[in-house]
Amino acid sequence: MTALRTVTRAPHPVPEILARCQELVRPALAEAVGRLHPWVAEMAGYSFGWCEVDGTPARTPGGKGLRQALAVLGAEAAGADGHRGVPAAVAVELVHAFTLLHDDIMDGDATRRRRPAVWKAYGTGPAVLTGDALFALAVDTLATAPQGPDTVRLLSTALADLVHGQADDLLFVTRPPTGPQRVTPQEYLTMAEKKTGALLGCAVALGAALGVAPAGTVTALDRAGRHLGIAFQLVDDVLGIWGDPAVTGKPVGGDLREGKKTFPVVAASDSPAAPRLFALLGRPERAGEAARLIEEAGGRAAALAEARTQTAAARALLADTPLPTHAARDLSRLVDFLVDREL
Ligand SMILES: CC(C)=CCC/C(C)=C/CC/C(C)=C/COP(=O)(O)OP(=O)(O)O
Repeated sequence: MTALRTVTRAPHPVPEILARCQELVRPALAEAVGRLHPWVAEMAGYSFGWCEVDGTPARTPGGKGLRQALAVLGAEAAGADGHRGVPAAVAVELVHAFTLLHDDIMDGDATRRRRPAVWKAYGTGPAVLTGDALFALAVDTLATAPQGPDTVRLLSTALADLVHGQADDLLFVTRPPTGPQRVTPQEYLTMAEKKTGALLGCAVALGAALGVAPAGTVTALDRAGRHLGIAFQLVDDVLGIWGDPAVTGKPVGGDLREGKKTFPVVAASDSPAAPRLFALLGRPERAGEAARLIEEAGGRAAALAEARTQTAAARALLADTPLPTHAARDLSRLVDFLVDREL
C-alpha cells in the first residue's frame, strides 16, 4: 500500500500501546475462554491464534487487538486506571471474534489471518457454536462487571447495529451497480458505521463507563469511535482490493470476487468506466483488471479521502472532550495508526 503513505509522520509508539493493553487483557480473556466447554474453548483458542491445529501453526495472537486497546484507553480517558477497562476489553474482543467466525461463514471466506478460517478447520456447525459461545461469554463478562446494566445497554445497542450493518452489507451485493437503485456513498457510510463503527465506539465508551466517566464523555467517545470505525472499514476496503495478501492475511480480491459494494466500487459507480467495471465484478480471474478500473475511476482516492474526513471528525470529538492528556494522546495515535495501517 503506497497511497496511504502520502503523509509522512514520525514513527509513533502504537505497537507499544497495543502490546501494553494486550498484556493487561490477555489473562482475563484466557480465563474467560477457559470457562467454556473444552471443545469449544479449543476452537475459540484457535480463532484467537493461541494454538496449533492439524499442523497449522499458531500465529501472532489475537489480531491487532484494537478493540481491547480502545476499551483500556477509554477507562484511562475517564481518569481511571486501565485495569478498570479490562471487562469491557474482554467483552468487545469476544464479540469481535464471534462476528468474524460468523462473517467468514456468511461470506464463504476460507482464510482468516493467514490460516484456515474456523469453519474450514473444524466445520460449519462447530464454528457457529463457537461464535455463539463467545457471544454469550461477552454478555456474561459485562453483566458481572461493575456498572452492569448501563454497560450491557451500551453493548446491546452496538450488537443491534452490527446485525443491521451486516444485513445491509449482504443485501448491497444484490443491488444493481448503476441506476437509481444503486448503493449510494451515504448508504455505504451508514452501513459501515453500524457494521464496524458500532463496536469500536462501544469499546471506548464501555471502557469509559467502567472508569465512571460522565455521560457526556461516554457519548462523545462512542461517536469518535464510530467515526474511527468508518475510517477503519474504508481502509479495510482499500486493503481488500490493493493490499498485499501476505501482509493482510486475506485472499487477494476477495471482496471483488464476492461482488461486495465496497466504498471504492460505490464511488466508481458514476464513472464512464462503470459498465465495464461491473461486468468484471464477481469474476475472480478478472479481479486485477477490475482493481485497475476502480483506481482509474477514482474509487481508491475517494475511499482514502473519506477515511481522512472520518478520522478528522474523530479527532475533533476527542479535542472537544476534556480528557487526561496521556489518554487523549494515545487515542489520537491510535486514530492515525488505523488509517495508515497496511493490515
Ligand atoms: C448478534 C450479532 C452481533 C451478530 C453479528 C452479525 C455479524 C456476523 C456481523 C459481522 C460484522 C463484521 C465487522 C464483519 C466483517 O466485515 P468484512 O466482511 O468487511 O471484514 P473482512 O474483510 O475481515 O471479512
